[in-house]
Amino acid sequence: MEAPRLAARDLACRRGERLLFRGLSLELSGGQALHVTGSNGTGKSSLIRILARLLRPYAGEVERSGTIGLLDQTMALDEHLPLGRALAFWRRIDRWPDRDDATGERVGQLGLRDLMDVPVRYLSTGQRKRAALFRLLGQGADIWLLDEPLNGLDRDAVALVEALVAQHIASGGLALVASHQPIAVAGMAVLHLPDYAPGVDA
Ligand SMILES: Nc1ncnc2c1ncn2[C@@H]1O[C@H](COP(=O)(O)OP(=O)(O)OP(=O)(O)O)[C@@H](O)[C@H]1O
Repeated sequence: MEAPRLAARDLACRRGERLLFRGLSLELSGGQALHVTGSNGTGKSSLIRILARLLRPYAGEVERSGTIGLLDQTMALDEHLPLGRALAFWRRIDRWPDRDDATGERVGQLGLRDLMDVPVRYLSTGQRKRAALFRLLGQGADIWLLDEPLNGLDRDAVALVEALVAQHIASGGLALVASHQPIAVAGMAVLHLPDYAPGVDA
């Protein structure tokens, strides 16, 4: 496998009439993690969408090698299905490797064992987030783009996410985490998005 890499050069992001940021550059390779911080509305989610190539930057470019695993606020799980069946859909799409042991272990690790028969629409915010993490782990992607992964999680689950990110980078993956909450991962760099300054509009 080629070592993953994610680089952005001189990015600018415009939303409506506002230039959220400009001149933003970053470079990450396998084994590295970056915490993107900033107040509400500074463009953390927009940056993640640009890096995932779901949003075109106003200026600048993104280069990457490696597969992307995106975890954001939209949870692509069928609300009407029991969680187990909703996740089985992704198992087929993502072609999760046939590692039943690891899958069973993850179900327990993420506290999902008793929830597999519960319709997705009845799950709490934190339970949904745990389910989304389960899918992320199943994807086996090189590059993790995590948008507010700690929202709705209790203390134990926050510690678990921190451990999962640490494990991911220790095994050669790369992670970029946008979060207004502190996240403790050894060696993680920080990129702070500044507050909106009307004077910088294009
Ligand atoms: N499609 C859109 N059109 C116009 N403006 C948008 C659009 N999407 C987002 N915005 C605006 O862009 C700004 C940045 O949004 P974004 O979600 O990237 O911020 P954020 O830093 O992730 O915020 P939060 O911490 O609240 O999640 C916000 O002011 C938002 O209202």
